[in-house]
Amino acid sequence: MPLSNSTSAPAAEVLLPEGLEAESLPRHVALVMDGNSRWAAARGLPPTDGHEHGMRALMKTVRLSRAWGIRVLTAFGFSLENWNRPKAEVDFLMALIERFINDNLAEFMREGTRLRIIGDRSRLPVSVQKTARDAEEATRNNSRLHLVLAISYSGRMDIVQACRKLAQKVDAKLLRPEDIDESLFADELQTSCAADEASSSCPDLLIRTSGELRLSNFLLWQSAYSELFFTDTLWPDFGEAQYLQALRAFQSRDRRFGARKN
Ligand SMILES: CC(C)=CCC/C(C)=C/CC/C(C)=C/COP(=O)(O)OP(=O)(O)O
Repeated sequence: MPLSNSTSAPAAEVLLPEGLEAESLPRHVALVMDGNSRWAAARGLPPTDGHEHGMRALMKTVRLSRAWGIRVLTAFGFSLENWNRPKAEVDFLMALIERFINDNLAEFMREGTRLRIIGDRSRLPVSVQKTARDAEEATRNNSRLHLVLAISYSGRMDIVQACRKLAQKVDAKLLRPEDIDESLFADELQTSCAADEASSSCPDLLIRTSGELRLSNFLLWQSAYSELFFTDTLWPDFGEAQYLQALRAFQSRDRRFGARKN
């Protein structure tokens, strides 16, 4: 099927399940998709089977996000620390990421999904780098859902590379140190790729599956005021019911951003 470069899907009708209200939905959702290996082990399967089912759960979540009018979905697909896993598992995950992009590109085009990859892409296999680059280029005019895959990503590294870029600008006399503020800093973070007038690079809601209660070096700067939702569900079992539970929990939160309400 030819993939045109101009398929910004028309504003699609959003049909929300009962209990969700469009005005108070998060615009940006972040996912720590944890528990693939435990899901597989519980079934006597190798970790790779867990990742395979994890990929299906991710695509389900992409479709639900699109259907419910979420503007940005940032998913932690592979951390910088994950390079320390056995080579066979790393190779499998790289091939899986490439397959995820290739197999879903036609749908991304048809349904208005823009794809961006953040993280240290210099470490990715050349074929994954090319697949990612081509998909980013093909989907650049899509605007219904912004899907950001964090691959070879580290929140601390993101902060360090932003500092380096600002230091270079100061060195080149393009900036004065006193010009640096939170907004300029955020512009240099890799997540700024998904920020526009409709959404921010900071997730409103961050979901972590599998019962672990930590951020694991994900969006450290960006999650300063994210609402956190933890569930014991292992990622491959994460589906509509669990996503709805997280969104309903989000809608019941009182977000004050440190201020006092009158
Ligand atoms: C981007 C993309 C296409 C991803 C699809 C597959 C996917 C969901 C990958 C996440 C990778 C990962 C290390 C998950 C954590 O499970 P774990 O192995 O650490 O599980 P455990 O906590 O049970 O050990």
